Amino acid sequence: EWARGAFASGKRSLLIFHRQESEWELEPFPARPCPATPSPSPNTCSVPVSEIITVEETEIDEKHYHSGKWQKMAKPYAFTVYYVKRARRHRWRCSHVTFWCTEEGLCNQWIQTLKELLEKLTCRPKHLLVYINPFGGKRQGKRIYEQKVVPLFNLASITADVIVTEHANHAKDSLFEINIEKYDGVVCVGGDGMFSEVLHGLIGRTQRDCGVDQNNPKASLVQCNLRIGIIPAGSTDCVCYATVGVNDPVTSALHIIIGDSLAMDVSSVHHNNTFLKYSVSLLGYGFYGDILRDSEKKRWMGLIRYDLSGFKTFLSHHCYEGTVAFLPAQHTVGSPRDKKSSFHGAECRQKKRLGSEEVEEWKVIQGKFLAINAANMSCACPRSPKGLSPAAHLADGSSDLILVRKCSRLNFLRYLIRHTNQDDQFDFAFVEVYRVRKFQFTSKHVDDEDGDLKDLGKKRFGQICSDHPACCCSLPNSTWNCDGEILNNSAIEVRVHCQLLQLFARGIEETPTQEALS
Ligand SMILES: CCCCCCCCCCCCC/C=C/[C@@H](O)[C@H](COP(=O)(O)O)NC(=O)CCCCCCCCCCCCCCC
Ligand SMILES: Nc1ncnc2c1ncn2[C@@H]1O[C@H](COP(=O)(O)OP(=O)(O)O)[C@@H](O)[C@H]1O
Ligand SMILES: [Ca+2]
Repeated sequence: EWARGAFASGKRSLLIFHRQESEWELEPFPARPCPATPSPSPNTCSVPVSEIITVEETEIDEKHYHSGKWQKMAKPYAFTVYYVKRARRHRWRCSHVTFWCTEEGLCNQWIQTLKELLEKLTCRPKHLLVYINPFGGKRQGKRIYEQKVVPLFNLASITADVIVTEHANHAKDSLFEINIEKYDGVVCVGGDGMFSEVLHGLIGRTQRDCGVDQNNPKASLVQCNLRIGIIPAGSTDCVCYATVGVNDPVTSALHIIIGDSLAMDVSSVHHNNTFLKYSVSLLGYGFYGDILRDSEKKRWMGLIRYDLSGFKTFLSHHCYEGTVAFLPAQHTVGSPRDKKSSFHGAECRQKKRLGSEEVEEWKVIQGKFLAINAANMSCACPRSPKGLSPAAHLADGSSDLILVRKCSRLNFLRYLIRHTNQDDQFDFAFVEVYRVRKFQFTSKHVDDEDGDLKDLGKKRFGQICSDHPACCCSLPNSTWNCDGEILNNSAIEVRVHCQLLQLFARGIEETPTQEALS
């Protein structure tokens, strides 16, 4: 009637025979070999060592000891195993189980062995640099870190140097100065904008240290040594949602502790041989650019600003004239129209190179567009759980370029609604999608060098449009939304850098039901 625990060191997994709720007895170790195939009883649970957070000796308190149950045991010894438990919808939680036995030596032997196994997991971070944006999202960054993340980091014996940012670009600038050698990774607590800052700091620092000129659009960038962990505390949290499957701080903290790595592509954005920004999620012109520009004025409103600006931008229904030139990604497997919106993580799914003679053929498309979106990853977020491009690969060296041509408001609304249901958002005559390695955009109205003139022009157009709220005018220029930051130039040149960055994340796990369904 006692629960039994058995231990498998060969397969690096701990088998826990769970017969009674919180009471456990240990099998002598290593005297008895553990059964190769444990009977799949509903009470059996198996925890891979890689998912054990920590093992601790457990003090048995007097009350417990004297309460009838333990009378028949001599003085009991115990240890507790903290491990990752799967909850609903990709959530991870910290769970624990305590093992009891009467032999002190046996108990210590278990603790020792488990600790040794955990020490072999060299991928786990020990010392982290943490940046908190106290003003991201609902302004809960600090509280989220202190209440949800610190206890777990303490449990896992992870130490951290914490910097609460005092102004925009604080995190980015500090990454250029700080001695980053002593850290195993950088954690950002905030939204996509905060992640973008940390990424710019880290990539920029790496290129500076290696003597690579970021302004050269042809330069091959050097991969970063440090991994980044994201604790979601922003407004959209799309990078977190699209790499972990949910925007949940506890889940993300556990992904960081476990120490898996997830490679991801980064796009560089240039204008006239000048570096502007990097992008990892959405680079959007037209609709998403206009939403962002309008929403920045409403930052005080919090999360709802995107919905209001979205509604307003939807009604204004502006389209923009320009030329998109792109280099199709011939090296990748699959297409943006693939039905299965499965997660494509670390594996770089590339076809064999055809050799250096492979000709690069640019495709050019001219027209009037409501939106031009380049998605480096699915861009799944709570608003759109399958994302802007559900089949986009995270780490294949390509980006999905989505062109939404001028169409009626009703059609555009139908297109938007399909981001929220199971229907194919690319199945419209006015929507095209291409998997690309590089692209360029030039607006019909080239950027005006004279800022004053440009502002004047904008004001004039703005006036006309607010006079005719129902019109579908073609405005001269929109702005690019680069991972939630506004770019000042409309003419840009974009290149995808395959797996430039690594995250602390396992990726989105397929749930058994999904597997059964597919
Ligand atoms: C009718 C409902 C249509 C819903 C369509 C939803 C599609 C949403 C796809 C969102 C992709 C987001 C990609 C990520 C962007 C972020 O990098 C970036 C920065 O995030 P951060 O603030 O956390 O730093 N976030 C953003 O740029 C925000 C994008 C927000 C998009 C909101 C769209 C709302 C659309 C509402 C249309 C309403 C039409 C109503 C007609 C009656
Ligand atoms: N202390 C600070 N004060 C003001 N702005 C900051 C601060 N720290 C970071 N930022 C900036 O805030 C912006 C938005 O941050 P983010 O965490 O993405 O929140 P949200 O998801 O709500 O947009 C980022 O561009 C970042 O550079
Ligand atoms: Ca990609």
